[in-house]
Amino acid sequence: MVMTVAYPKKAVSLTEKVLQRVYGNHSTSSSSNLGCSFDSDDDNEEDGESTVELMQIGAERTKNVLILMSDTGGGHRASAEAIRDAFKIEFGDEYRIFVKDVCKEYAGWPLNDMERSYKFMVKHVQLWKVAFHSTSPKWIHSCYLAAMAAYYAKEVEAGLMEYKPDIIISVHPLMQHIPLWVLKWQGLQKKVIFVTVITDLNTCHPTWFHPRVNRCYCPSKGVAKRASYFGLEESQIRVFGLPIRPSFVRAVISKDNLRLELQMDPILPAVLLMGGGEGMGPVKETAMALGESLLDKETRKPIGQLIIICGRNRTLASTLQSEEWKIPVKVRGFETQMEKWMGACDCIITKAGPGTIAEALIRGLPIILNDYIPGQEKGNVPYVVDNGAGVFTRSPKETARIVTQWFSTKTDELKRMSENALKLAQPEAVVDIVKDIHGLAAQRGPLARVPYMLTASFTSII
Ligand SMILES: CCCCCCCC/C=C\CCCCCCCC(=O)OC[C@H](CO)OC(=O)CCCCCCCCCCCCCCC
Ligand SMILES: O=c1ccn([C@@H]2O[C@H](COP(=O)(O)OP(=O)(O)O[C@H]3O[C@H](CO)[C@H](O)[C@H](O)[C@H]3O)[C@@H](O)[C@H]2O)c(=O)[nH]1
Repeated sequence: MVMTVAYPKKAVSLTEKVLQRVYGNHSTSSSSNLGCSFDSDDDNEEDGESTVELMQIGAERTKNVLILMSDTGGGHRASAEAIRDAFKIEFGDEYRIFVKDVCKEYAGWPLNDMERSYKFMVKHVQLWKVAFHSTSPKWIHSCYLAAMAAYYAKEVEAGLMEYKPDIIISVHPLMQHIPLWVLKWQGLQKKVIFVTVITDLNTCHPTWFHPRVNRCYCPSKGVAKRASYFGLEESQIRVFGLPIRPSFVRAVISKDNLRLELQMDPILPAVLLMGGGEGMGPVKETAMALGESLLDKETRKPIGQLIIICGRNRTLASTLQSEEWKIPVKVRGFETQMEKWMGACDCIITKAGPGTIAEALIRGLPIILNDYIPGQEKGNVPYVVDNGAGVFTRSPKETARIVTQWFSTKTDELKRMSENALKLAQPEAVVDIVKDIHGLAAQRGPLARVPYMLTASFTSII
């Protein structure tokens, strides 16, 4: 059996120091990490720590926070990094954050290959539709996930153990069940705080909702309603908004300066065209249509400029780069400073990705949604359109016509939609979420090093 020793905050007796030595480093092993390190894979954190450790005894130790995500699209990583950055800004060295895809790193097929499977399925969109909807009934997804757990729970357990988390935050729909089973299996449900941060705005999959979480952060009232419907108590649900990188909120630079920095035309109105982290949707067709419509037919002068962000879609980027444009166009690959590009533009065209939508709302950009992934993104369309922050059309020609009008005869409509976008924006969501998690951690009192150990078979929990 592994024992843990909880140390008081201030003075610590010699006896306690001895106890600590005898029972290992469960309560202070992160004490060697005075600084807040991110994504650290440092295997030697327990080495050579004695001096620092003695200095640190008595101080409340750094808490480990493990954020579970997967790169199925770009949205989950963006939210995970937003939470990580907000922890750093709000609480400095109090928390040490790990953003990890434990399934990819520790489990086997198909859990370690979800990125590729997701890309394949959303390319063959009917396949994704079937997969999404047919796995919605609880008995079906529970069976699937239990089967996965039967194969891989030990590996996932090892993955979780490596980071010795005091707090686990899941930002992915498939990362509730197996980690929570592992915690149950380890008898750690009461010791480790487990929260879910939902990163879909409306029609999210039922696997997001697990009744045994300490908190379920919902980005909208609609999602909170679903959470109640799927059995979560009021006390578990909080509605703060979708977590967006703090850089979107802090130090807002003026549009003029951004355009100068990004080498854009300083005067012409600008439209940003993108398709999520993977550059999905009718980006090319829309770009071609805009290339024509943003050129004044009489004067042959441009009435707008176009920024195209292709994300990780390299083929798309190189195809568009080789085009000859009659208006100012910038074609970019994966950008790390989306807040700047959005801040420099006047409206956005995108598929209905929740991260992109929430970011655009914060920047007050009217949105043209030109596509959505069935299932989780379907509900994002009414979320934007019904709130007057944008329009939906799948037609590239219609999209180009709307933008051209916004930049010429319908500037008042553009302005009104921009105001509605700002009303819908929730820039403080990520700060509210980390503060609430901090509150949960404080309720637990000083957290003792959680006694992780490899346990018996999975069959004991199902
Ligand atoms: C009887 C019915 C048979 C139907 C056959 C269905 C085939 C199942 C295959 C894949 C499962 C798809 C999971 C859909 C739910 C995802 C929720 C969501 O919002 O995702 C958005 C996110 C994107 O942000 O998408 C994903 O997470 C992609 C998941 C890809 C899954 C790849 C295959 C891994 C197999 C894991 C088995 C676990 C099964 C779980 C069942 C729910
Ligand atoms: O060059 C780029 C392109 C995109 N992004 C960022 O990538 C994120 C994209 O996220 P979205 O939610 O808009 O869309 P994804 O398709 O990439 O996200 C995936 O995860 C989402 C959950 O967060 C949804 O489930 C969505 O359906 C799924 O495809 C945004 O933060 C966007 O700013 C970049 O940082 N650089």
